[in-house]
Amino acid sequence: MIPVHGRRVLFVHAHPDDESITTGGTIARYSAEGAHVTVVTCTLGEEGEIIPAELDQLGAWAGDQLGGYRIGELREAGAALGWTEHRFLGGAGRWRDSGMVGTEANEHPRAFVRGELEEQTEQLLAVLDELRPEVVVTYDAHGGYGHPDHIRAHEITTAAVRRRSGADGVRRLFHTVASAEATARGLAALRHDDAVPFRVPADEELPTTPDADITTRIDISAHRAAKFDALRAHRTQVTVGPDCFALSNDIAQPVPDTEYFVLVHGSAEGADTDLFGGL
Ligand SMILES: CC(=O)N[C@H]1[C@@H](O[C@@H]2[C@H](O)[C@H](O)[C@@H](O)[C@H](O)[C@H]2O)O[C@H](CO)[C@@H](O)[C@@H]1O
Ligand SMILES: [Zn+2]
Repeated sequence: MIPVHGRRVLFVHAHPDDESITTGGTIARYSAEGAHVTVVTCTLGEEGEIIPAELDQLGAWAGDQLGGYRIGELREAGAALGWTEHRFLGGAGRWRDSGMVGTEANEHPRAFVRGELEEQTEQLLAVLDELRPEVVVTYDAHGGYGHPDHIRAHEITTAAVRRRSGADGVRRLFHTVASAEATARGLAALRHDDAVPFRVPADEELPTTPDADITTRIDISAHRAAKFDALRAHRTQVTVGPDCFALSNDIAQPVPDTEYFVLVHGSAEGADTDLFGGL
């Protein structure tokens, strides 16, 4: 493997668990190849549901300790994926998980979605100026599946990259997406696996991107084990099954050998199978 020392990439995610779910294999791959990999997490995930019954009282409805607990899960996932640096946007606890759209948590005074866009963008710019990534990754404008914190993460990342793009700044911005074809293939295989302990959804239940719109396919086959270890670390949010996982909604999601991205800023030359290709 050609070392990619000196290559710097930054992933911007909303909650502890997103980094592993959507980009865990890519984080593990570039970390193993010697790139400088940073993950920014915007909230502590305080409003999450809790899968293990014995941890239920950590929830926002009871002890409200889930945010602190998920810091530990994130640290364990980082050890599994091998990233170089982690930052919480504005410092740990500055922005609170806003909860699903339309919930009371949206109105919490520290909710991420209630924060000033400019303040949050400047907090991300401070990380960009410190670590100077060539490549940045976040969600699409819908936040992948519409969670308000994911949409806000997209907004601040887009604004920050717009102010720091150029030859010695951020050279590429990608959106992490799910391939419609790979998701359909994965779900078809799960429907034939009696060992899957989750409900296997219809293809259209999972948010995906048409494969014609996907620009970049990162082979993570050598890093699936690390990705599954990271998913297991997020034990309050994720249950791992054979070749799949489920969130607290118990809906099976496949884990393809590839992670998928759409290039939205920067040169496309060489970016088909490598975030840094051609740079
Ligand atoms: C992957 C992700 O973004 N998870 C978020 C999400 O959690 C989901 C939410 O609780 C939903 O109600 C459940 O049905 C689903 O199973 C959960 O994954 O939203 C949480 C609250 O904002 C957030 O903490 C979690 O990280
Ligand atoms: Zn999330």
